[in-house]
Amino acid sequence: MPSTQLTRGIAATTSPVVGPGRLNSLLDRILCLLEKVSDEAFWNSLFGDRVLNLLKRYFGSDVVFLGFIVYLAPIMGYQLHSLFYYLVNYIKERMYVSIQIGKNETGYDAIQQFVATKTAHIRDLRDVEGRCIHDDNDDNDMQRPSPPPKLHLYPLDEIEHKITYKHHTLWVTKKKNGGVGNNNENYYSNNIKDLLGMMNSNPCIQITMRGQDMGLLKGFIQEWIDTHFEKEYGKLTIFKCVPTRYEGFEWRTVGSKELRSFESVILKEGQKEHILKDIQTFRRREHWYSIRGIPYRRGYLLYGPPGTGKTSLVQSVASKVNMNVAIISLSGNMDDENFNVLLQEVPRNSILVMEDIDHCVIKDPNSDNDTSNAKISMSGLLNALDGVVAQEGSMVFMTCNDVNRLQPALLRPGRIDMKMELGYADKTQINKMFWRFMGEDDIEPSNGDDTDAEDAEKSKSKMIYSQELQDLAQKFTDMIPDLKVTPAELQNFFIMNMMDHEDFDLDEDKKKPVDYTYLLDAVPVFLETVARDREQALEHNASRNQKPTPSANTTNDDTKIVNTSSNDTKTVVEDATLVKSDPPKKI
Ligand SMILES: Nc1ncnc2c1ncn2[C@@H]1O[C@H](COP(=O)(O)OP(=O)(O)OP(=O)(O)O)[C@@H](O)[C@H]1O
Repeated sequence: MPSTQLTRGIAATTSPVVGPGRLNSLLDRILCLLEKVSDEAFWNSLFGDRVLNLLKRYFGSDVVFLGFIVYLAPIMGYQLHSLFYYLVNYIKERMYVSIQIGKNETGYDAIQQFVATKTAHIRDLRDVEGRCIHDDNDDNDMQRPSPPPKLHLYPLDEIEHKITYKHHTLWVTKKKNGGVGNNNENYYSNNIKDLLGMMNSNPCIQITMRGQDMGLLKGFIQEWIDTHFEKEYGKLTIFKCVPTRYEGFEWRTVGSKELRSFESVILKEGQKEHILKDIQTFRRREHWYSIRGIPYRRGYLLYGPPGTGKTSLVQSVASKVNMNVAIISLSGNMDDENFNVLLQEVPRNSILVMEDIDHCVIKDPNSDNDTSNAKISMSGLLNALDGVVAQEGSMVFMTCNDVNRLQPALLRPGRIDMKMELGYADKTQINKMFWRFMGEDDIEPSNGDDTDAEDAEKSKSKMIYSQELQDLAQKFTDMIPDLKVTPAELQNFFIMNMMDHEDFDLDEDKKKPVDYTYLLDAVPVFLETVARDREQALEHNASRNQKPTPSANTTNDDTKIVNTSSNDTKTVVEDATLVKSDPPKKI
């Protein structure tokens, strides 16, 4: 009790911090100061006689005084403004910790996705970016209807989002131009540069937390990244370039797939091994390239009819070497500058894929008849690819159906270092495709080591079963003509027929070998369908080639005649264009 009284007593004596007496003395001091300042003797002592006379002469004139206001006031205003921001930042730096993660960092997406999960719960949120995302991966092999996409909310650029994580308040801002690398620039010059398009875009995401514990904030962010990668571990992330809300494009994760096993892609003898060896050698040889001054990048071209496994091969290679896939499309509004920027920002550890480049339309600067609306030029494309701006260590895969439609300049070594044709299935591929669908699990060849009687029996039945199936495989391979159908068509054949006989196949409990001879019965119909599809494709190509086009009428030195591999008709292609402006649709 006495101590309480004592505390109160002290408080009573010290509490009138701004009492009437103090206020009077403060007022008194201010008045004294004003009197002093208005006295000429004060300025005389400060500047001396000569300076004071000069100042009097100049500021005695209203015009000079006005000039002073007009010229010096904005400068002083700006300085005061800068000082204000400097002080605010100074205080902020001492009260907050902040981490910026550049867009090129592998963890960027992880952080963004974590913030997106929190964004939905922010109550006073007014303006966000909505993205429709398919939660289920679109699996090529399972042609099921995919569920509708879900709307996810992502933070907008330059808008601060307040989220709570483990009882800490964090402020997250996606910045179009991060502070990293721009430290010497001030706010105004950055804005002017931005306006003039001179700004090096340096997008990043900034996370700020109250306090001084940088380790804690780092730990939080690491947790988000870990959670994301745990989920994604063992998956293949697919990035695609998509238009942004502002003009331009950006890389965005469009999903992740189960790794595609290398074995699941069936090519001609030695093809897969050849390409894999090349990639592995390239990845080991960074130093080798560096000491020889060769740009450390490698380009591959996969060409062949649709459905021969070009995309599948890229995915399986990426899975094999633990890389992701970044797919860029040259169509639409993509112009030289966007393409250039995107190539510099290819997500780390990703194989860059330019799909169906023979279907891309390229601007022809020399042609007045260019009605294609294409925005990307051949020179822009080549320059961007030339490794000057492309990421070091990058691997570029281009795929196309008809290699003859590509400009030779695109194919020169350094841009394309390895070309590989993936054609119609040969007999070995047909046989392997059969086993891909029929040979799983049950038909592992028995090694005959089973000691247990039951196992021995099982093994025996498996061998018979396997032998029957081997005969079937052989008959099937004999019935399908060499180099006439694509692996995709074969895949479709198995999927469709096996689905038709689903109940039949699920007859496992009856322990009797499933009779797959229905497959052989279906082959003639299958071959007829394929033949009809080819005829339609030929008709389609023929009718397209008959259409008079502006380029078809011009036969100057710059035009060349190429042979389309899909049929034997001759097509005229202008040299200045990568492809004809009326690309064929896939068959
Ligand atoms: N060589 C192959 N081995 C195994 N599966 C294949 C092969 N070729 C195609 N497929 C299957 O066919 C489907 C289409 O294949 P993919 O997309 O890789 O063909 P593509 O050659 O890239 O076609 P496009 O030229 O139309 O892009 C996939 O589901 C894939 O599993």
